Amino acid sequence: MPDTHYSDAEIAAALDACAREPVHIPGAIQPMGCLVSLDANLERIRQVSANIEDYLGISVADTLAGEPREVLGAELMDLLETELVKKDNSASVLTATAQGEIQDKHRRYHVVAYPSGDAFVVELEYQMCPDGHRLLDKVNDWLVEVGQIDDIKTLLDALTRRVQELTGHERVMVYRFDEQWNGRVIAETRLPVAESFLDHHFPASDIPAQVRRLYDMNRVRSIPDASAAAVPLVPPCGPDEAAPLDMSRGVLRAAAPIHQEYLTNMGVGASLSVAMHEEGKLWGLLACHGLAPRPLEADLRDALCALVQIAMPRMMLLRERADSQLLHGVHDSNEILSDESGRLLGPDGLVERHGEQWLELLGASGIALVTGKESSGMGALPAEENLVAMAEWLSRHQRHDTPWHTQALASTPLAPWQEGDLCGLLAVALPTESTHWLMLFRREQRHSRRWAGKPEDTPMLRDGQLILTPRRSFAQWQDVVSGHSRAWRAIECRAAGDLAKNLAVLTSSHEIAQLNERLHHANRKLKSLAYTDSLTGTWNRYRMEQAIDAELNAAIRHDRPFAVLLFDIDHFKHFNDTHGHEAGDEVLTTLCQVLQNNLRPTDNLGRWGGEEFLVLASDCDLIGGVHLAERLRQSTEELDLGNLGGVTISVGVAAWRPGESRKTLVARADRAMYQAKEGGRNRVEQAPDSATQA
Ligand SMILES: Nc1nc2c(ncn2[C@@H]2O[C@H](COP(=O)(O)OP(=O)(O)OP(=O)(O)O)[C@@H](O)[C@H]2O)c(=O)[nH]1
Repeated sequence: MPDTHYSDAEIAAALDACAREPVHIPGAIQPMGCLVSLDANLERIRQVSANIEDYLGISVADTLAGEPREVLGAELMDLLETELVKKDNSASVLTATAQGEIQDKHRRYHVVAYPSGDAFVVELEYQMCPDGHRLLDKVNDWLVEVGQIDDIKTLLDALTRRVQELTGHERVMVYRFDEQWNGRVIAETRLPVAESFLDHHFPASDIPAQVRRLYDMNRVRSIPDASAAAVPLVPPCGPDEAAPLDMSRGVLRAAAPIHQEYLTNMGVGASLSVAMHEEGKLWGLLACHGLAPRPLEADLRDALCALVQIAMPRMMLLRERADSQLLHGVHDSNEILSDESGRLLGPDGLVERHGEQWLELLGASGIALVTGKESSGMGALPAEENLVAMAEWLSRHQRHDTPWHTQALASTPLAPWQEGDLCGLLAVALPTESTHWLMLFRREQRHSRRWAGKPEDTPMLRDGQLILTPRRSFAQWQDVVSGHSRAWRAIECRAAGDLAKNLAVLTSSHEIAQLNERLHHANRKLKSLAYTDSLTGTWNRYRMEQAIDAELNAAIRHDRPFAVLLFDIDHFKHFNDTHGHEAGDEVLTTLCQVLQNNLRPTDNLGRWGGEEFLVLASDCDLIGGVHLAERLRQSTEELDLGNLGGVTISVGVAAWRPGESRKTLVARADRAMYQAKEGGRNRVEQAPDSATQA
């Protein structure tokens, strides 16, 4: 092997050449049977395989010159006529048995016949003492077993075990394709002599596109002897140099030399693969390896196809079951969430309470709910500013009605904000708000991949051209796949979409509740601003007037007394002048606190204006009012203001008289207070008790 490093372009060209290898028209068959091709009317033999004499006892030349009915027998020709020619179905493949006609009348052949272009192809293999009953029993047993299996892994393990028992191949595997058509062995039964390939990965180039297409047409591919020389067709291109014979649908098609090399290098002497389709798409292969060549009777090959056919619908059913369990999980979680709607949890609270469950359901490493410039999250996540930047990009560039997902963030426009090994992202916009996103992250799939062979060993030169050849070394080789997380399945995208819808409702309710709360708070503040004196915190004059009016109405209704006390700090101008206005403010505040404590809860203190205050005393007559005023006066006098000394107040008291208005009542109190000032200050005066005196 040349120790050369090839450029990407060279390798791409080689891969392309490999992918274009015309595997369906090899112009040769495997020696396990013989082939006869006939013209469109089944009247003439056009081509035969060079080994025809070994099987039919008639030379190539005689076969080509012979009558089809003589060579293949009338019974088979009638069958071909009715089943292939008359039905005119170019996609049909006929499987039948035929009695030997020429060499050995007792010989039975397994026949596969199919139209190919303007020819009909008949492939004959010896039928090797088939034990039909035994095979039917095995298939029936499998049918019963499959019905009892409840998980996919057990099903696939059981399939490989059954097949191994049936065919005796040393290694039987289920080989699963990923989105890029790389393969991985996910189930295996083997004999101890065979090395395990379980969990080995095979690059997509091992089974190129045209080979995969063949599996869509023909589910089974058998190479019972990987080292056997191919048997050419004679003449190579038919009598009139027509296009080479397309053998896609047959079983004898010779293996491409490149494939033979591949098998030999893998230590495989016999290979048998059966395609596994899911909803019409190639899902994987059941692959059997024999370490030595292993003849395989055709009936056994068909039985194997039956086992796979039985397993696949069960697998799909189990998959659907698992999917619906996931949806149920999300549905249950949504039910719990709707119970939360009464609690009005915000994004933080929701993620904190339920994040762990969502991570588990959706197989994610981290979950974030990005709401504009903020995010709430749990698990492994990029920094908040990166989450926000990703959400902004998504909001601007992505549709909001379908989930956006990637396995490899580094290869997307979101790469600048990717962090660490978080390379898988599934993002769903919340339907209520285009800047709100539910984001689920997955870590890199860091389990080391075991490739069956070193990729660098693959390319080599042939005739000066770079070609892809099979692995030379199949020693286990570790390759850490970088930058990819596990893929997001469609069902997971759907489940995340369901979750996002529910979260949208909850976060909106929360936002509305928050707005209401703020509005309520603002209203309260406005109200208190409208009613309170900003310096002392007592009610302002407007609020006091309202309170007096209310009290006045109650007094009329219930015929009960009330009084107002109007007081004013003595010589406050002098105090301000001496100690400064700020000290004056402090005194006003302190005094209000002290006096407030001297009042009953039903009494109210408010600032009437300047350094004038008013106390509204409920259910209180003149005598009670005077007592209260005296108490307030005394408390003021006793108030120790430290360096500032002390202050006194003069109080005027007036008790409401039936029929009296608020204005008159306060005016009387004001006059009483004036009298207190006149009378020497630091004293209480009561208003004269009659309107005339007022
Ligand atoms: N620091 C402070 N002073 C105030 C406030 N409101 C009114 N004053 C002052 O209170 C003083 C009231 O002065 P005057 O009406 O002359 O009465 P006085 O000096 O208290 O004298 P008498 O009431 O006659 O005892 C003025 O100097 C006002 O500036 C206030 O909110 N803070």
